[in-house]
Amino acid sequence: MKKVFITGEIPTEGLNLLKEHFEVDVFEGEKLITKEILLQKVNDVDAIISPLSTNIDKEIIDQAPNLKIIANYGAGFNNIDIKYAREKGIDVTNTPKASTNATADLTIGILLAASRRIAEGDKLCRTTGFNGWAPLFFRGREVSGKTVGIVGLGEIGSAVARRAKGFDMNILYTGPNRKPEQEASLGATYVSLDEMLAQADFITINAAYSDALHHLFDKDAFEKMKETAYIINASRGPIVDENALVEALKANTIEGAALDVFEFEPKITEALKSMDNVVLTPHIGNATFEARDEMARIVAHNTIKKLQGDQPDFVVNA
Ligand SMILES: NC(=O)c1ccc[n+]([C@@H]2O[C@H](COP(=O)([O-])OP(=O)(O)OC[C@H]3O[C@@H](n4cnc5c(N)ncnc54)[C@H](O)[C@@H]3O)[C@@H](O)[C@H]2O)c1
Repeated sequence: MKKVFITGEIPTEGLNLLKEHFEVDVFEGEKLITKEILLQKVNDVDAIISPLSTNIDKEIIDQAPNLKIIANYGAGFNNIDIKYAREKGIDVTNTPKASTNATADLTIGILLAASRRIAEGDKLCRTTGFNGWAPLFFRGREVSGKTVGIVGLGEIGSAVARRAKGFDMNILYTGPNRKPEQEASLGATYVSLDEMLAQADFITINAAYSDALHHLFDKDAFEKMKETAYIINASRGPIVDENALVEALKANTIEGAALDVFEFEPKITEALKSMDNVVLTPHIGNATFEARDEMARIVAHNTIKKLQGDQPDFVVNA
């Protein structure tokens, strides 16, 4: 019987499907799997199912001579050495689209939580206390009529744009290619990053990570943003230089930030935790029952297809 190793628990929707066909071993530790354990677990497996928090590098791939598929439980797959997997004839798949609505909702949610000071207000109610309504009390920024800049108008970026349109926002986007269809359907305008930095009231990062994006938002970028602007990141942490962000927030170079992902994840830069103009969520962009169940079904179907000799869907290293 073929063997599947899952590097952390996944919803039963996918797990039960896999168990019908294969011998399935699931890592059920309280913390994330370590490289040491992973190396011990993969030497005779035909498939690995792993989320973005598991790094699958050359060493892991070399340790698994029977490996035929790495089914990544997530849309982003920068945790896997996909080129080396291809050299070894291993398909790497992802779970696109399943995360789109959930992550776009969260992006808009944390944008509003920061601009309308929702998280800060919640904290105040539970701690120092609410002393009564007053004209100057707790003013934030409205989004209607403002300009949102989207870095990476892919599946999630486009869903963010659709939501932003519902809030009557003007939509700018930047990325490696112009997207004429989205421009027409969303009324989005393509701009350079510098133009976006100068014009946007809210910048949301929704791009797929590559090394080219490392520290795209650094001291220089923050200095080019409006003093009243907000930065939102629900993509991958290292796109934002967190030390530069802390300095920019302290110096009022920008007004606020909302982060669902972190440069040194799962570690969060300490200074960010004490800032009231920062909203922090623990990488929960697609943490809905709907999205996580769909992602489990996709990884299960792809693993079944591959191990039964069929072509899996969503191969990212074809
Ligand atoms: N916070 C979360 O929980 C969560 C959940 C799902 C996905 N994500 C992240 O969101 C990313 C996007 O997901 P998606 O489904 O929209 O993927 P997608 O492939 O549909 O879109 C990615 C977009 O990034 C753009 N891009 C690539 N390089 C760029 C660059 N240098 N500058 C600007 N844009 C660039 C591409 O043009 C593309 O439009 C994923 O790769 C993942 O890292 C996060």
